[in-house]
Amino acid sequence: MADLPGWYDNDIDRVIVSEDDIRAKTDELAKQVAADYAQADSVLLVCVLKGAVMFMADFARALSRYGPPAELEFMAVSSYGQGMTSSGVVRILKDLDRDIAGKRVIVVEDIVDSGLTLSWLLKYLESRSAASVDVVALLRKPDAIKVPVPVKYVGFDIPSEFVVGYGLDYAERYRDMPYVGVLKPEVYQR
Ligand SMILES: O=P(O)(O)OC[C@H]1O[C@H](OP(=O)(O)OP(=O)(O)O)[C@H](O)[C@@H]1O
Ligand code: HPA
Ligand SMILES: [Mg+2]
Repeated sequence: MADLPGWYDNDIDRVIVSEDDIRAKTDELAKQVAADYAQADSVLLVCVLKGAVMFMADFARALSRYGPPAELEFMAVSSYGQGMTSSGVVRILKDLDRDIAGKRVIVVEDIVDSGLTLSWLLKYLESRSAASVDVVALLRKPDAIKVPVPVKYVGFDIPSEFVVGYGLDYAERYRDMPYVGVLKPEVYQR
């Protein structure tokens, strides 16, 4: 890990997605979204806190290079708590601040793992009468999916291992790491 100096590097078994990969992919995703939404006056980006905080900030800035203008909203939901598997129960910790009826919504997610969070969220947003809802997710674990969810824009398909960094946590730690990596087993066996 010598090429990645950082506080957490000794806890990381291997890098899954580097900072450079994230930057390049975010730009590519923003270009795709801009092309598909060329006719839209604006879009409403809905960040799924806390995990998507880093991706939202970088994706929104990338999108502003290509258009359309984006408004930013934040929801906080949680199903993992302190653990490494989904409880299956999605809890709203913070709801949207305003009405999304008639808006073209793009959900910004860090990861689609079992799909339970997103499946629940898409139903919720549709019940709030958005004009359209698409999803952009930086990461997806194709082998872990339990409920099928339509994810139009995906950054990286990754193996079914627990990853941290760039917003993703283990027991609230590692969100501040700039890249995505697999934790060493001894960290969660401690
Ligand atoms: O596809 P799934 O199996 O539902 O997993 C994906 C969700 O799980 C994580 O959130 P978490 O519940 O850990 O909350 P957090 O973002 O605050 O860490 C992650 O940020 C996604 O929102
Ligand atoms: O692999 C993961 N890491 C951290 N949080 C998560 N939430 C779903 N999957 C993951
Ligand atoms: Mg989490």
